[in-house]
Amino acid sequence: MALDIVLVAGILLSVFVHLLLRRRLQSIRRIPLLLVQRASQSSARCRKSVPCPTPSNLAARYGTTGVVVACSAGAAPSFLKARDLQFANRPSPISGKDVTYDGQDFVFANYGPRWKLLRKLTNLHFLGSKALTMWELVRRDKIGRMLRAMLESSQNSRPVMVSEAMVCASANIIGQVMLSRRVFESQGEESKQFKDAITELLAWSGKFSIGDFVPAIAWMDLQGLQRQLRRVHVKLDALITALVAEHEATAHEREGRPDVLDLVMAKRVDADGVPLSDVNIKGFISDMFIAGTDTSSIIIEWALAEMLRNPTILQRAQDAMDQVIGKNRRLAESDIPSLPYLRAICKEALRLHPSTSLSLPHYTFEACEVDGYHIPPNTRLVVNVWAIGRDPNVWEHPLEFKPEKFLSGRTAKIEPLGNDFELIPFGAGRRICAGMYAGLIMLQYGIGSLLHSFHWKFADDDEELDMKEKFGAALPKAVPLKAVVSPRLLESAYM
Ligand code: HEM
Repeated sequence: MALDIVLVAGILLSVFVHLLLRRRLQSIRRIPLLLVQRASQSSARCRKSVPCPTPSNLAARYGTTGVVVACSAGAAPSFLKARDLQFANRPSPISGKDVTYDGQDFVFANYGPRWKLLRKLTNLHFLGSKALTMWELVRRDKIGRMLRAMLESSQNSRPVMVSEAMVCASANIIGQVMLSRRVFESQGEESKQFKDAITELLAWSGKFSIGDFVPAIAWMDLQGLQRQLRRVHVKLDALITALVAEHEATAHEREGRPDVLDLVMAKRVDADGVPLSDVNIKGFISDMFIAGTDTSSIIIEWALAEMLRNPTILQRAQDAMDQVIGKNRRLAESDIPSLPYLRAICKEALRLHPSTSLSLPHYTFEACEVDGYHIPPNTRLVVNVWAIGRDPNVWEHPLEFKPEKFLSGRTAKIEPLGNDFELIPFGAGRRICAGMYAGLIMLQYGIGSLLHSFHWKFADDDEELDMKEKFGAALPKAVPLKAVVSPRLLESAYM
């Protein structure tokens, strides 16, 4: 009997906390700047109140964790520029303890020698603008394979799933450059497991976690989230372990033409003389696949859905590409500087549908003052890039997809590269997305290739109106875009 009462009380408590915190987290989107004190200091008040259209939200507290949210182009630089170093850490990933290898990976590393080394090596050999030019042929090959698979679908009257096709192409690009191998074969059990594990992990890690906001009860894992993430992590880790072992065994085949993992392994000692451990290396590989696949594909899917609903935009983009490229060959990356409308489409998609809508959390261990406001120690910073991109004080018709705003007028010169705080889909400051240039190329080259190569229409007529987002760490379309394509180029252009 006593046990039953405890069980029922536990379940009620979990439902209550879950509903309360989830509502609060979703309300983050509506608040320009919110300061919250830690529970242990609940008697203290914010030293200064903050202008806010929904004042009732000011009193919010996210469990026992101090959280500050920047939701405007004015507030973001106060943290990411003026206090960038202070907030350059990450909070402990409690729900994601396993998938981040207990914070031993790159993305969740605190600001320190290990993070600096990984950032430097990644920039030098993989994701920096100079390194990216070396891998152009890999991108051309993998996008070419994707287009040929879509051509085959069109010949067999099968619809294409845009996001799935792009995830596959991006993961194969990353696999080839980092590990000298594709990861998603069209057949093969190991590759299928890899793909399924990444897809499942992204789905679970997007869910709201009570334990992250009330660490004292994290061990109870009330939602079963840690258990689910651990289950997926075990699968993914086994596959990464196998990939690393295979990579070691085939080292002799790559003599004189090292891949990214070879280059990282050759320089794996940080400024304190501490070598990257095998766990750090596995975390690094896992991060690249997780951070580098779904992020671009989600935005490409949204951009296509927006254009399918606005055929004049689609037509204008295709006409511009026909003029520059013609129909005898497919898009090359070197065409992109001559295609301002395509670049404007990509910026508009990044503004309206940033895949990492609340960025990644930052963290300060020490107290500080920001614009005269007191920030207590151990506070988490959330930057709402989604709300910033839709701010009516900056953007005209903020909810409409209108690439023209990036061609002329007041907002034409805004770039998404971390300097213009009205548009920061990649974040800003020291922890800005390490794959920003790669992400941009994947968007421009991916969207451009799809638009230029095919005529597009929705597979289901009902889909036209369905533009709902699926709330989580990433914001994909709730109903994945399924489209029917038909070729626009000469057949030889797809070979
Ligand atoms: C359009 C595509 C992408 C978008 C919108 C995006 C967005 C972001 C955002 C918002 C952050 C957090 C920044 C912050 O903490 O302030 C981030 C971090 C990161 N991204 Fe991306 N990303 C994209 C593509 C990529 C790609 C292709 C890769 C790698 C292959 C990548 C690797 C990373 C890494 C490693 C970090 C962590 C950086 C650090 O903590 O120092 N991203 N990304």
